[in-house]
Amino acid sequence: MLSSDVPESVQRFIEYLQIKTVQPTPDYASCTLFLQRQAEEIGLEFSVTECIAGKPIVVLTLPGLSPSEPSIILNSHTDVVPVFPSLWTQDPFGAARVADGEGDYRIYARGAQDMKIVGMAYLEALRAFKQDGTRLQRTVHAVFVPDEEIGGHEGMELFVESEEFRKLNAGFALDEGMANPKDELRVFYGERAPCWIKFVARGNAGHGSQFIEDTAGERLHRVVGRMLAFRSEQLELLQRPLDDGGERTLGDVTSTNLTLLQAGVQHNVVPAEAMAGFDIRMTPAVDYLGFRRWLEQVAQEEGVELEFVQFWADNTMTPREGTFWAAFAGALQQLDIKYRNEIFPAATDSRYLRRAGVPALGVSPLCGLPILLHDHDEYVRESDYTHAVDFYKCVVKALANTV
Ligand SMILES: CSCC[C@H](NC(C)=O)C(=O)O
Ligand SMILES: [Zn+2]
Ligand SMILES: [Zn+2]
Repeated sequence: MLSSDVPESVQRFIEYLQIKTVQPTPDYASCTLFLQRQAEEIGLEFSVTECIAGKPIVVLTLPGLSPSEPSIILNSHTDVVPVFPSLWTQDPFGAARVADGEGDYRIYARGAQDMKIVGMAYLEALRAFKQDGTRLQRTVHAVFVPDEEIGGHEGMELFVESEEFRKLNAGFALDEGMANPKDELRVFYGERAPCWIKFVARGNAGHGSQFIEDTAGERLHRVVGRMLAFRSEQLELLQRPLDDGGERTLGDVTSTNLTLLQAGVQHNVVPAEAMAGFDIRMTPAVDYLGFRRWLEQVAQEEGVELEFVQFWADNTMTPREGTFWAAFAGALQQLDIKYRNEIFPAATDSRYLRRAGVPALGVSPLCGLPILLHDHDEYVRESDYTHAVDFYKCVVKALANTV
């Protein structure tokens, strides 16, 4: 039990952080019960959809005065990534509130940044609207989805295809972004597309003491060399300024990493097969299908097989114009927040929303804070949480009143 000097909103955040929704065995049942209690306390409509049994999509709804207008979706994922407990100085699921010596507190927990702070700040903003009698024009749905951390295939990917999602009549969505150590909000209007591939080379086998010709290792080596040359080109591009003189960010280039290597059984046996896997993230400016054809050509020229483990072919971006964008940008101006528009370097559930025709912005209102998502000792400051609630009060009000 927390002492009464901890603000009630912070107590609720801590309670959410303590629920072990950690992959690969997230406790979604406890999480759903917690969210149901929040809905009852706040006075929000509550529903649960399971596209796959045991994978709940929880929706808490604040009906608007113009319910036929497309709604605002406040999306967050409930799952968090695993921890290496020995590398934490705090219990990753204790959500310890530790004075930082500067009049603030740090709240340590897995999911503090990614992205339970966002989910709870949405609810606190809706709670404030209910408490002070603020009525919004558009209906607002706070949507809590499972399994984002493992690709969202049994969560948002199926949900956007469901009748329950269609009934939400979504017009615009907010989703996760990333902290910025600088004092500038990162607004993600698109994201890079994952392209996960495996090259499998086959060649002559034999005794390790001989000059065996045309081996799997040699073929794979040539392919890896070409992929790493492409990697170097893109890394060099990252360091060149944009046409308007601005700095390029990771989202503006295509990154390539050699992430899997497999071959061999013992030292003196030349293996007949060797595999190299790459995690490639394609920037939306790239012609994805053209890039795919280039990969196929490399494989063919080097005489290896190519397998696409994952290839995201949609590069829909959220327009930075129109009423929703104007309302969002206006709210940031009102809050006196400096921001920069970026392409998210990795993949979030926003890609499913955008592909389904719902413009989404990825924003985690965490400025002046180290990026600790997926890292040890993940924390946020208590003031980040308070600011996040104020942020969503202003932004959600602006978005939901654009009619
Ligand atoms: C492609 S499914 C995996 C999703 C994961 N998302 C994040 C945010 O780390 C990633 O980009 O690797
Ligand atoms: Zn996340
Ligand atoms: Zn994550």
